[in-house]
Amino acid sequence: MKRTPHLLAIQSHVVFGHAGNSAAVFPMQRVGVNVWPLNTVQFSNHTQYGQWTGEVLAPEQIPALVEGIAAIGELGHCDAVLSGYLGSAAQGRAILTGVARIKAANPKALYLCDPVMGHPEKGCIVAPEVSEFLLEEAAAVADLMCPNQLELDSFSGRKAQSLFDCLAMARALLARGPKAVLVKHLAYPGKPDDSFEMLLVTADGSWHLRRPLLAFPRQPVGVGDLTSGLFLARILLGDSLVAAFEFTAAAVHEVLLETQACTSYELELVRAQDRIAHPRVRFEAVPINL
Ligand SMILES: Nc1ncnc2c1ncn2[C@@H]1O[C@H](COP(=O)(O)OP(=O)(O)O)[C@@H](O)[C@H]1O
Ligand SMILES: Cc1ncc(COP(=O)(O)O)c(C=O)c1O
Ligand SMILES: [Mg+2]
Repeated sequence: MKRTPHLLAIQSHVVFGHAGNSAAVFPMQRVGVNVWPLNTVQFSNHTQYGQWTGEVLAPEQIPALVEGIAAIGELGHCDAVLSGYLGSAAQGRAILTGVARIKAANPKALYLCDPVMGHPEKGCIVAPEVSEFLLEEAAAVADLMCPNQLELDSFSGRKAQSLFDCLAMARALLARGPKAVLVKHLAYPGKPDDSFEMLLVTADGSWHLRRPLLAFPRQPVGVGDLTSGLFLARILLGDSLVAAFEFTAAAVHEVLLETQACTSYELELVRAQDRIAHPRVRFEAVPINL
């Protein structure tokens, strides 16, 4: 029987609704991965509501919790680490310490870094030290990186002017160390208005994917976290990078369709669970070589 992969997911948790681990853990479990959630914050709700209560985990707790798993002899079973929203560069460095410890216990373990930088237009800005940490330190260690356009622009220090520009920026990030860069959400002058576009860049090539852009009264949150979580889960389950990319786009689209049908602001993950495991839609990753 095929072994069930194990994945340590280090990101935020919200009590109500879905963002960070609260958006990614259940879908990763639903597709067949054992998830070890390590919550970097526990907030009442995601920050786009403009108010929340809760606490940030002290950075030293991250390596301490990893050490606790090592002490019971389980760390070598960790197949991958996923990291998302960081409260500070110190928390980021603590995650890299944990990643190094896990790679020592299991050299095959993968590290996916979702370089969450917030949305300035939504009043959520990440400190410049976090952005610098992600580019200068995390990119060198990460096996996979999943920026959105804003994060890719931030890494490049300028706004993308074209699809070719996005590709060049993703390739520049790839050159810093990751084996693959998944751009979860493309935005560039001239992009068609009716499509939501993504990009996958690896050493072997580049692929572009389009799915329909859906209308929401308020954009749902946690879509990026769901995307990076499912991408890593499918890779651990044996998909190629391109297959994992296509699966992720389809499963995320299914969640958004369910969410739209329910006129819900929060992602309808429970209702969409069968559609996550077995997406009915399919979007093709098309090779591009601009
Ligand atoms: N097919 C779609 N139609 C409309 N909006 C979408 C679609 N897919 C994702 N979104 C929205 O687009 C944004 C995606 O943001 P993105 O930059 O990829 O990552 P993040 O979720 O990390 O902010 C989110 O606001 C999400 O709700
Ligand atoms: C607590 C928390 N975690 C994570 C996120 C990131 O969510 P997304 O996947 O939309 O980038 C947010 C966004 O507001 C948040 O408030
Ligand atoms: Mg995000």
